[in-house]
Amino acid sequence: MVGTVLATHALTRDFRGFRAVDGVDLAVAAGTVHALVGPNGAGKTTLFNLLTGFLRPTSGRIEVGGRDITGLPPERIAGLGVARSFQITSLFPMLSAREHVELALQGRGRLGWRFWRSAKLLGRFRDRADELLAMVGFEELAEVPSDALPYGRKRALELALALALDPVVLLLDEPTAGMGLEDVDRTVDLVDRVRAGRTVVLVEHNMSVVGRLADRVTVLQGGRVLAEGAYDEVRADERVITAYLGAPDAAG
Ligand SMILES: Nc1ncnc2c1ncn2[C@@H]1O[C@H](COP(=O)(O)OP(=O)(O)OP(=O)(O)O)[C@@H](O)[C@H]1O
Repeated sequence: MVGTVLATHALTRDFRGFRAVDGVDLAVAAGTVHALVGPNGAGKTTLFNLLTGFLRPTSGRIEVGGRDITGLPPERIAGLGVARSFQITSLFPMLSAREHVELALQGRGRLGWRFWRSAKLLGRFRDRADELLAMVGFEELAEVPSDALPYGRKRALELALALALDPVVLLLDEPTAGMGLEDVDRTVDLVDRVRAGRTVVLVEHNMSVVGRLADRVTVLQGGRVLAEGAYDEVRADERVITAYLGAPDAAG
């Protein structure tokens, strides 16, 4: 049986009396792609922010590899091998894709970010940076300033930056949001490639992407787990259909 790498127990988060995440029990099995889906406002982003330490839970617990990480700050949680993809807004417009990855590799080392201008030091990370860039299909684009990259490629660069941390658990927040069909297909292939040897937790609205990637799907509604199972199971679940489309009576 596969072990659980990431788990939550009765995880709850209130915003001034409003319960955005309500007693969520989640068990993510090692080596799987686990999707979190649900209608707008279901609590997916809040749950993500709890898992990465960007928000503190009101109550409940979070465990990584059996260790209680509840209340740890984001950098400690990242240090334990849980990384989320960066947001485009955090890219430096004038730096190339390669420089971004070199910085990310350096940032996880003991030197910290202080020496980031030292070309010699960054050169130490060149080979690994090029490996990571090749993984996300950036061979031709390594020197291009991030500002000049098309949207889909910026998202791929974010993924390379998360991979630079060599995470055990990779959290992807709507990796295909705003993409055209071609970039969606590329992203699905990419996630399929980078999942090797790790666990992926994915928030995704595009159900075809979920169907192609996810081993297991947790459906949230109103901050609670509404259903969980394989994609085909949850897709056929009456409660899930109702949550997405409204009550059958209302539709017909
Ligand atoms: N900082 C906050 N303060 C107050 N309410 C919040 C805050 N963050 C989220 N909420 C509320 O919590 C609920 C869950 O929001 P959340 O963003 O987690 O949902 P979601 O499933 O990610 O939605 P979407 O698919 O639209 O991104 C929503 O009703 C939202 O308005």
